[in-house]
Amino acid sequence: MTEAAVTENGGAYTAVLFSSFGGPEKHEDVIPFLRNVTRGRGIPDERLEEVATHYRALGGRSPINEQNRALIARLEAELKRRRIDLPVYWGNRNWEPYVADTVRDMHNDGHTKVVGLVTSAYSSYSSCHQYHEDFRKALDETGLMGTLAIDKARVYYNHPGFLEPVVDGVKSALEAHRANGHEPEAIEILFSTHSIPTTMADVSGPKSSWEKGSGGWYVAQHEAAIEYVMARVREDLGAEQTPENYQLVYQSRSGAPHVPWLEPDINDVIDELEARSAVVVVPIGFVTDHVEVVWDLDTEAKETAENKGLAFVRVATSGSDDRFIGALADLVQEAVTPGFERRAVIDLPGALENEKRTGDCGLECCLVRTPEGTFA
Ligand SMILES: CC1=C(CCC(=O)O)c2cc3nc(cc4[nH]c(cc5[nH]c(cc1n2)c(C)c5CCC(=O)O)c(CCC(=O)O)c4C)C(CCC(=O)O)=C3C
Ligand SMILES: [Fe+2]
Repeated sequence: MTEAAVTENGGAYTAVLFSSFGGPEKHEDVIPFLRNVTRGRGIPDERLEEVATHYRALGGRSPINEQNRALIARLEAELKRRRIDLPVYWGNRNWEPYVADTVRDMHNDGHTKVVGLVTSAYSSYSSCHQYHEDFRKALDETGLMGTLAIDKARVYYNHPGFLEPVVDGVKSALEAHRANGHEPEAIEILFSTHSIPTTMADVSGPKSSWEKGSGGWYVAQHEAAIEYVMARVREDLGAEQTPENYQLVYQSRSGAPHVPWLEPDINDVIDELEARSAVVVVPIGFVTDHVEVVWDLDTEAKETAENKGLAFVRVATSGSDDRFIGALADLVQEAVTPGFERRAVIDLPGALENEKRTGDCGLECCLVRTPEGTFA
């Protein structure tokens, strides 16, 4: 049976739109894909060439699409198990199936109101607002604005189904290092996320919180997530077995060199580590093991660590864990099941109130890109 709520604008949710970044599937797709990603973004050609080599090394194929297909199949099964009978459609920003084509399919199948789920857990233009824009553009392009409503679910960096698998991953990594004789004080835990321009970070989250140089909600959410994970690790392993050395680092910077992006870069941090014998790398900014993880971390950062003689363990992304699928199903239920609890284990001071009220950082969040490709 479909469990559907009547919402303010009258309709019931009858489907889910699962939306992601998209990635190439074969060599010929690589350059067209990169052109899609960087259209109007001021990314230098040399950077594109460099990124193309990462995809080439993987056979011209990003693992992201098959990972998303697997997530969708597991989500559909979990929704069925919960007796939420909503089909899950899939539409990407940068590669087939494109959001606009999927929107047309959903309309042809008779849907008028759907829940939007995205594969980014945090607030920023790239990870949140741009998905709102993708949906809006797709509706404009198909002439379905006003006919089909897509309500994007909230950010979920604070959902236990996203964070608890990270806790377990960090614990297993520490145990692996310990088994090889690395003492806690010789281990550095590096929580890694995607760098973004500092101007983009400063305006992440609702307008009321924007402040130059603050890093915005994007940085604050990561810092809070990391504190939660470390507190949970300490709770489970005890203070003695828990390294005191951990930090937020950034990866995958692009853009022109003179444009400031969030720092420090993970490779610079590894290069400068002293009195450590091992690192644990935690891809806390990502949901699945796509190219930013298997190349930028498992290949590049790993090599940086090995050159320094440091043992390297990379923690799994949460997408492989059933609790993460539970979190996605919870987000669907937050929309379709009246009174469904919004689970969150982090209270971000001054911010969560708004987030709780709107269920998101909101349509006005995480603005805005100027034509020059920088962020105002
Ligand atoms: C915050 C964030 C996430 C995390 C949240 C989320 O997951 O959404 C993310 C994820 C991803 N980024 C990805 C790939 C790329 N990102 C690029 C470029 C950029 N990313 C940015 C930000 C983010 N990116 C930004 C500000 C740019 C500059 C240009 C622009 O403003 O758009 C470029 C262009 C070349 C380059 O310079 O790297 C590529 C190829 C893939 C796919 C991997 C695969 O194929 O398996 C994924 C999941
Ligand atoms: Fe990216």
